Amino acid sequence: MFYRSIPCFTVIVQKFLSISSISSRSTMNDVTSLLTVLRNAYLAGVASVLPEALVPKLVKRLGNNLKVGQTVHPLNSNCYIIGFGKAVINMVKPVEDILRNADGSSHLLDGVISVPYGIQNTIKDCNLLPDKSSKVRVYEGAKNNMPDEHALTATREIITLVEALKSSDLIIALISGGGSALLTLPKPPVTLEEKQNIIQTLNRAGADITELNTVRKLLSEVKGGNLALKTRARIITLILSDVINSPLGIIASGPTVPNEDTREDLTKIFSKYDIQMPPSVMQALSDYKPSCTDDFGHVSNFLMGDNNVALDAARKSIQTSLGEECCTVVVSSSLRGEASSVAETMAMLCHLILKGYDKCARENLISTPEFDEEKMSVEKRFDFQGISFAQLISSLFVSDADQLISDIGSSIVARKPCCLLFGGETTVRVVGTGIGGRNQEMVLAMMIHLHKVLHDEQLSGHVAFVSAGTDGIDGPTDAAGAGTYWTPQECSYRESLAAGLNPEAFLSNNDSHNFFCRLGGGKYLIQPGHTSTNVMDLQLLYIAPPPQ
Ligand SMILES: Nc1ncnc2c1ncn2[C@@H]1O[C@H](COP(=O)(O)OP(=O)(O)OP(=O)(O)O)[C@@H](O)[C@H]1O
Ligand SMILES: O=C(O)[C@H](O)CO
Repeated sequence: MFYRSIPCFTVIVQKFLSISSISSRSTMNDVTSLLTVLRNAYLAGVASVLPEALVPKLVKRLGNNLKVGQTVHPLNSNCYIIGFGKAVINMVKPVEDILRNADGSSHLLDGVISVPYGIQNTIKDCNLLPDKSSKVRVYEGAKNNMPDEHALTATREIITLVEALKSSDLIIALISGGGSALLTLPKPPVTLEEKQNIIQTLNRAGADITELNTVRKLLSEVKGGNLALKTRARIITLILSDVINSPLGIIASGPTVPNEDTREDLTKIFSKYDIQMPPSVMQALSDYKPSCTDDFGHVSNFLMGDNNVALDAARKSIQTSLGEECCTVVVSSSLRGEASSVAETMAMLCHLILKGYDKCARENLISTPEFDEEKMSVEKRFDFQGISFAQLISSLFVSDADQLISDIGSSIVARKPCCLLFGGETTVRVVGTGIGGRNQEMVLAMMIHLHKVLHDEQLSGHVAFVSAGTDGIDGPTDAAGAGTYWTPQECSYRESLAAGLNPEAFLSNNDSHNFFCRLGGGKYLIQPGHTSTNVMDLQLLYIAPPPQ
């Protein structure tokens, strides 16, 4: 995918947040307001991980020193910036601002960044690009997230820069997802084309990012710590994570992180996916030794932001909109699996919770001093076609299942709404010819499953759901994701049928984007444009009992 010119995120978010703030909590059962609350929470989550917000939090100027985390580095006209990734272009300006002195001079001497093709055009109206007078040279490349000659040129420039530096120099390395394609130098005799083919074949065969980047690291002159070993200068990295649990060695294939992977690790991956190892790969590996045996004392790696930061901001935004009455909890930041199966599990969870509200109302269970006992009995009786509440919760990659079960159980007995927040990255095995992305696919599947599991049950209540990518772009579409809702009276599924759309047919053709473009004139789509950040996806699920 390449970058198209659509208004940038900062402009949209300001406009959107100002027009759609909710004035009264009493309107919360109105599905449009609920979807707005969730959409605003997504935007608040994204705003919290914008590089321009994160850099000044971690990097501070103390007189003639630079404080990064707990480390302090003397400034003496000795600074250089390098960077690679989808979200690094707007890290440059805040770093340059910090390195500038009151008299306009700067400690920054030179810089090179490798960023996606077309990104400068995309964010040109946002005042986030490096200034015209910037010392940082910007190289665009890796169209469609594939390493290419442009990325190779940028990588060579970065190497030339860092190799020439002295131990008293300071490199600030800006790193984010997409860095693997943008910082590329295959280990000879492996060619760029061969490496592209290997990665594409593994990708299509279903290899995950850890497996892909293990292979990338072993076949690279710069990944897996090798870039850091090319310089004597001190290196500070500012890393934005787009990988579940943020393993620093995997994000952008860890060019500054000691690598422990062995030749056997690579061989196992090739045989797992039944891929023949080309002779050039065997030759490239003949003298391989993991970089972890080398000295990385000159490197300090800092994780600047990740999915948890965005989830926390989204949670605060929901709490502000819905108040303490709603049980707003982060369930997981490591959601993964096939998008439509995850949606099915979430729909089952909605069923269980709505059924719980119903039971509590009919059996007149209320919050009392004996509440815990009551709650436990409610929890024990919860199951969906033989799958218990606890099993369902555990299958959603929950961080603290016991606490969550207790929180949701308490809310059910007290007939309070729940808002469950998830983050991570699901997958889609594309078999159809349609257009979509993992978030829109998940929302479409959720709409279908909600209808399936809640239909005919005479359950009452409200469900609203949003799933969207923090980079603003879901698959090869111009939307970040979408929203859907269910009430016994009306739901997006019925709205689709009334509009002559067949949700199941769109889903089986992986055509979620076209579906949401047509439903309600696209009003359920979330389209912030490229956000210039990326900490994977956010899913926000609101479930409420009917008003008493
Ligand atoms: N028609 C489709 N329907 C659903 N999902 C699709 C479709 N086409 C592509 N995808 C999914 O979109 C993914 C690529 O989208 P995207 O560029 O958003 O993800 P990415 O490469 O992981 O980048 P990032 O991590 O920056 O979001 C593919 O891996 C595939 O799973
Ligand atoms: O660049 C990469 O390797 C992926 O985006 C993971 O960080």
